[in-house]
Amino acid sequence: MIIIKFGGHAMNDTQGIFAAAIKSVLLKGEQVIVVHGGGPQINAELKNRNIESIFVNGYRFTTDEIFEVVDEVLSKVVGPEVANNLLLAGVKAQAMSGKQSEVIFAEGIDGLGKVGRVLRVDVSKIDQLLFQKIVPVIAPIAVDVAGGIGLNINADLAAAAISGAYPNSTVIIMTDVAGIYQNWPDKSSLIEKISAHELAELKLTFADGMLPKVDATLEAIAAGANSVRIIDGTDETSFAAALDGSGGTLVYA
Ligand SMILES: Nc1ncnc2c1ncn2[C@@H]1O[C@H](COP(=O)(O)OP(=O)(O)O)[C@@H](O)[C@H]1O
Ligand SMILES: CC(=O)N[C@@H](CCC(=O)OP(=O)(O)O)C(=O)O
Repeated sequence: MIIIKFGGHAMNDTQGIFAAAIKSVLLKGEQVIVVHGGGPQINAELKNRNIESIFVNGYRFTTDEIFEVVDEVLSKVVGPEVANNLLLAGVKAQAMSGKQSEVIFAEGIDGLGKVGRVLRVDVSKIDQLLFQKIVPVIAPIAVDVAGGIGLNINADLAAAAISGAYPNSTVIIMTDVAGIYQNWPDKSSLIEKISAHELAELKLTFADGMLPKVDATLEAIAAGANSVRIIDGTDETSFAAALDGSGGTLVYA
């Protein structure tokens, strides 16, 4: 099982390059699940509506008003767009919200508004699609186990939680840099290969958007993933390479 966190360039795959790469791994008999982000698209829509939004340790502080925008942009715009790009390349795909489809269940994190920590994942709807050879394209929105309008989940962590349901999976996380740098922003310090144990020891040195990515990577491996590869999603060649098992930063169990 390959779990792909979509981001960066792949989000508007107008050339169909990412979709073609996914098609080729499906033809080899692999199963693929896509979990997508959409931070930049959410930012643009919040700006349109003159709503301020801040990040705390890499997580968007999510008011009820912001949650409505996050939910709408991810479930109604980004997910269907990603699924449509796959369909255009001949890959059967279906967008689903972790909340509407009751796949992701979470509890609120104190101090972050409507941001959730995943408690459990129900993969029955995902498995129904996989059985029909349809690639699930999942928006990182969760059912709030305490009731309420739902919870906003960082997409890297949503991908990690879903990987926990598929032992020995490979996780590919796309971002907008070549991988994890030991001394960001020193471009000569890219980490090519690191064990989860060594990464955990470095964890306190990471900041911004890399913090949730490192957390997600460690959670995915703790949950049973074989490896997590963090790659530059703005570069289609790194995606094809990652599906072939090379490039970016490889974190292994
Ligand atoms: N050690 C690091 N290695 C790589 N990127 C880092 C590091 N520390 C901070 N960053 C920042 O994290 C960003 C990636 O996180 P984020 O913007 O949330 O990505 P995405 O939108 O792909 O989820 C990079 O563009 C970089 O600015
Ligand atoms: C809690 C939290 O921060 N949620 C993210 C969800 C989308 C996401 O993770 O998108 P990227 O992967 O493109 O950053 C947000 O609101 O931006």
